[in-house]
Amino acid sequence: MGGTGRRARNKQPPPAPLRLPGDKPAGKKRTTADAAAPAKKRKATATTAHPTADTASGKPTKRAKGAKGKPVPQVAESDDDSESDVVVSDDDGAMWDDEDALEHRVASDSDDDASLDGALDDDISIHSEDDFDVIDKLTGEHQEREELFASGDEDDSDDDGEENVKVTKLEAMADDDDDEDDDPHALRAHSDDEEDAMETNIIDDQFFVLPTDEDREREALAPPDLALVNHRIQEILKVLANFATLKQPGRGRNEYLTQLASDLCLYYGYSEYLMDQFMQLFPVQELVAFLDANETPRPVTIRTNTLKTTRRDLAQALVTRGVNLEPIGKWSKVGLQVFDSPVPIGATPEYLAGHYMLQAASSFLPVMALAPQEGERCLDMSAAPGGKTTYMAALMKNTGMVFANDANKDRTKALAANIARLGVRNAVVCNYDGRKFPSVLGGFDRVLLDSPCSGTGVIAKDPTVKTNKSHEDFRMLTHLQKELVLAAIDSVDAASPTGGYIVYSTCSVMVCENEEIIDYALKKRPNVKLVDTEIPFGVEGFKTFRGKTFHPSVQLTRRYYPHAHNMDGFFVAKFKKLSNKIPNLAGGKDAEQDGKKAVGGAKKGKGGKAAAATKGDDQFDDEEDAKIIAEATKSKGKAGGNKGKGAPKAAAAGTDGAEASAEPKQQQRPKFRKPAGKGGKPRPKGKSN
Ligand SMILES: C[S@@+](CC[C@H](N)C(=O)[O-])C[C@H]1O[C@@H](n2cnc3c(N)ncnc32)[C@H](O)[C@@H]1O
Repeated sequence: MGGTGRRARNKQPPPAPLRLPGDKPAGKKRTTADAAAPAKKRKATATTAHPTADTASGKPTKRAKGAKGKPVPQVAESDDDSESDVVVSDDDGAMWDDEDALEHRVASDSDDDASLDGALDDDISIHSEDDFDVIDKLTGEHQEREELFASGDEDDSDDDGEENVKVTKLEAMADDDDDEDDDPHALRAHSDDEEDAMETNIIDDQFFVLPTDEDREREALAPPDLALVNHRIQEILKVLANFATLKQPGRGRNEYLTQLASDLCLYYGYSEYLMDQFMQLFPVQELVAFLDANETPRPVTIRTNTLKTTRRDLAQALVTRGVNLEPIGKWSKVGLQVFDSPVPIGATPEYLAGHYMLQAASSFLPVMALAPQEGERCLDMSAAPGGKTTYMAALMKNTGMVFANDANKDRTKALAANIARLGVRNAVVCNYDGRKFPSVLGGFDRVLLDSPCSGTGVIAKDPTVKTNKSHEDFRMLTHLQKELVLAAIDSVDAASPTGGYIVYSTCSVMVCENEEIIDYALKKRPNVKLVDTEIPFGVEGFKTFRGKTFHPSVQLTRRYYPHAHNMDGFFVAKFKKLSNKIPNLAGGKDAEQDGKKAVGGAKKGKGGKAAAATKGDDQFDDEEDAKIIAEATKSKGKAGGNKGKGAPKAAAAGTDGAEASAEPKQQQRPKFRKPAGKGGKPRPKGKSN
């Protein structure tokens, strides 16, 4: 465990404070780092991510106007514009991953609780301004830290006063454009004859020319010239942004895109398959911002365990140990961002005593959306290592019950350990395949499905994702995700007096794992509807993608991106279950699916199947699903790590990305609702258990 101290020693550029526009600055003047400034970051990470690049010329491939001369090799030239940016190491990631936990009370589930907001403010408001002031006083070294971390790019701050907290793709791209003038790789005139002689493909100082087939062949035979490749990426981006003016006569957009894809794969180290997926997801400018962000670790954040301490007391204790931190932002009442620490942040006495969870900011979001209430009975269907379970338990103030399930038995050990360390007393650890859950136990007030996924949102933590995901993996994963989301829905009691909610989340940016799964669930379970996550920031989910049109309500889902939000790529959707009957299934028949009957197992329906009555209806009734089921079953048999309970191989593989990630941030003040048990008391035992 390196702790954050090591990062500081490595002089990593600091992550931007996890604040949203409108948040009160913690210090006097905050100079944010350039996490929200993709172009600048690109400059820094380009070289650092590829140390060999600094031996290369960094010059673009240019061709003299009308010249058809063969390119000559690029000349090596020092490129020292980078800091020694270091991608977070695996062991840091591991430390990070195995920590998560609880926090505050957000998102009300209905609008009719407005009158309670004021009364509850002190206890559950999303942000206590006092914490900012007090922690500022505690951290006298704020100024020093700011100087240490100052990037000089104040314009790049993502929190400099915008009212609208939603960060859009366009905004991210606008940042990118603003910085183009500063791009050291920008095409420029070379008056020096010697230099000119060494350059190739020059038309003039403003005209980029695509490499010829011979150029490419020559390049393929030589060691990669990453500076050249990066330069060409920048040039192609410019051409694509102003195609009519800058395109080379006779060349089509596709040729530029093909070269770009190839260069991005080489420069950033991705498989062609995954790059192709990302190219379909992002406009090219934004794509590069995303890829750059994946080369930079996300901020280190911790979640105060309110079962044991307060954020203020925790901050004081850590500051006393020399930890440099500040509140994460208004959107969270329990999060702290750690800037540097002389001690490993995963081994302080406070950590060992369970006063906090090392937890990525994005990991707060699904639990905030779920908003479990005191006294409720909740299920965390894929819970290990427990970051979200322990957060749920804290929000529920150790009342009611949380079933913390994970299909991987080994991983339930870490889950149990975290539950114990954080003093959670209302959780039960179970080890089932989540797909079986409705028949094991049902009737929950709320279910969180933090699904196994590809981890394409957490590449900064797990760079293996760049190359280890195939089309087949996505097929398997998405099939599992479809099964799990239906199981999660079927495990909830629509008649819950306080709940009836399901939250689906992933640390993936892929539409096939997110909006498509949600759309599928809406089709297969017309007895649910999407509702607002009440997370005040995030990009709306896609309503259409690559010719597919999703249910319009899918725009209620929220996406989070490393380059836009400085948190892991993440997705959150929240369903409200309207009925325990599934209408129009199996050729017009309604399926009775009374979650209540399944409660506690003792109330299972005939044959112990209870809510699983839905299984076998028409969940996966098309040809493709049938094939996938067969493959999943085969794969399941091979999944050695999954002792007994059998998550498919693809699922097991895709799981770790999520945990291995740090998470989000963002703000806004949601509505608060009173805890389910009146006066903060647990609900009667019969209900909660
Ligand atoms: C994204 S991780 C969960 C992280 C966890 N929610 C947290 O916050 O600490 C996904 C988890 O799903 C589990 N999993 C994979 N397949 C499963 C299945 N079929 N049923 C239940 N859990 C499964 C994996 O073992 C993994 O722990």
